[in-house]
Amino acid sequence: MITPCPFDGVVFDLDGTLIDSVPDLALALNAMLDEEGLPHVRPEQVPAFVGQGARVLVTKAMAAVGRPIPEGAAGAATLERLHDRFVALYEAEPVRGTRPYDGAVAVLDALRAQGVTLGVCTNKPQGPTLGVLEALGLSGHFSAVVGGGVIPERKPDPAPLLLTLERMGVAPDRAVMVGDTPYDVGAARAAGVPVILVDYGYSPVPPAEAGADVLVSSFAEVPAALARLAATRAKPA
Ligand SMILES: O=C(O)COP(=O)(O)O
Ligand SMILES: [Mg+2]
Repeated sequence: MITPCPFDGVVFDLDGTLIDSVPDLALALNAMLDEEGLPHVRPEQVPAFVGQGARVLVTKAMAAVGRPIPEGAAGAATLERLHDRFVALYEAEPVRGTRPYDGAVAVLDALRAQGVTLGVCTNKPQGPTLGVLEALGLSGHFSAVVGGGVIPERKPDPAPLLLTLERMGVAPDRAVMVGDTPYDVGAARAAGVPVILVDYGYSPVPPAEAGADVLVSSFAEVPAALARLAATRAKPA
């Protein structure tokens, strides 16, 4: 039995929060770099590339191997070509090493059993997002999945989070966001949604300094964090 959830809906970030996707992101990046005749990135470099979507991921990887993509029109076509190739390679084999973090599936099961509506809001492109969730047997847990490219905006813009909530049928003031980076915190703040951050993900800043309402060290702590958040918010100012 887990702590009852006092919210109607919970929206999860994907990479670095629900799943450790770096092994497959690194494989696909390196397959793309092979095609370009370029050296590989090391898997331990990849977390710093993740969180702002596939174009930023590819841009940072190219810079890391000493081939920065030029800014502006000169680099735009190269970026689109490399992005499309990376996404195709990733989508073809997205779960060779990718796994949900410890405790994640049990918590999703328990929240659903309580009648809480769950969603995913990620900057990962929608195609591989749906593929990863399906391959890991997680698709059925979520009432809405909004990935990169569904709308032009991406986190930290609030628009994809608000769209996720709209598709879940949950009002922002009845929801919580769970993420791993300042991009998740930014989206949640701008949408008026409280935010829990996990400290084991891919944040480019120390998670404790990312401005979350509650910080947790494992997915199993999320139910207690939801209860703590509700208690704090219920207190009169
Ligand atoms: O940057 C990405 O591709 C995905 O990142 P997110 O799931 O943490 O939003
Ligand atoms: Mg993330």
